[in-house]
Amino acid sequence: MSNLPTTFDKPVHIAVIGGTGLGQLDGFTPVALLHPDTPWGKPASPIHILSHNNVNVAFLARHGLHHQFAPHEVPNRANIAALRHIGVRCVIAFSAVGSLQEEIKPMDFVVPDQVIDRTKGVRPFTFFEGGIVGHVGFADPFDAKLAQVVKKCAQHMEGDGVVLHEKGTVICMEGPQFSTRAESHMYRAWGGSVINMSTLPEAKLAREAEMAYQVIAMATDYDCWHSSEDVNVDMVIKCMQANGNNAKRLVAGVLDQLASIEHGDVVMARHWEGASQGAVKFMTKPDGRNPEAMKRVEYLFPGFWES
Ligand SMILES: CSC[C@H]1O[C@H](OP(=O)(O)O)[C@H](O)[C@@H]1O
Ligand SMILES: Nc1ncnc2[nH]cnc12
Repeated sequence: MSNLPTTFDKPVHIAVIGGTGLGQLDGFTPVALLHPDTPWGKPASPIHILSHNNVNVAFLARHGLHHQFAPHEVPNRANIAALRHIGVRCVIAFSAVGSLQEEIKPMDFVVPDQVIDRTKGVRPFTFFEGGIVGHVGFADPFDAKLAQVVKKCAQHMEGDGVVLHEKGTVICMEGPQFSTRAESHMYRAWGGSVINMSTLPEAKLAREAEMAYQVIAMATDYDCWHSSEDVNVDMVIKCMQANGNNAKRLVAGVLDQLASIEHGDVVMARHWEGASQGAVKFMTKPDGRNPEAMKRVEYLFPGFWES
């Protein structure tokens, strides 16, 4: 049981989403533990508010505190909505990935700039439905400005020969089973760099919520295209023990960077402000709008229907 306060009266603008093997973010000062409820249900875990050099950061465990949500069961809408509601505009999302390229070695990190959707449509993937329609741009699924900040922090990572790759394409597959060998080879032919099961719809929802969102992919294995051992969970977990340390070091560096005035607009995702709201407001005519759906949107964007 934690003795932390369950409320926090200041907005928190930066969040870290932790995935497999990164269920908590050690080394930062715990400040509060929030238990939000959203129109899309409860997030996968309580939200830990942590502090680092006077910067507050919200931490959420994507698969739950005990890793109880399979990739297709992660309550992505509740996760993103809960973060948005407490003020988050800037998200660094960690993910354990298989490598599809020889030069991306287990324990290397990648800051991807593209994603290919291989989920199967079984995961809820939009906030805008049920009587409200919106179409947001997703040509560049991650945030180039935030990626720039992350790349500047490569020197914070330690380990012999560990590399932070500056771009790449994530293949987001459905899972929870790993790929077949034929699929793995096909993804390589498509130009995939790394593979995981969780970047979508998380990144799409973050875009709808007008957040700056960047995934940091942490390689744990060579999937099954490579002549080394085929991926299994043991491999991923063992590698994540080493990757966790570098994840924490990278977060500390990124937070220090983001704290500077220079990056204030990135933290507040000023460049995404209004993008979704414009996309939603003019699509569904007032007579077709469902009041329940309108209320849900209001949770993300307070005052949305007033202007
Ligand atoms: C246990 S390996 C497969 C699992 O690991 C990754 O999780 P996350 O992205 O949350 O770090 C991958 O996406 C799968 O969910
Ligand atoms: N090979 C792999 N395929 C899908 N998700 C992964 N997460 C870590 N390794 C993976």
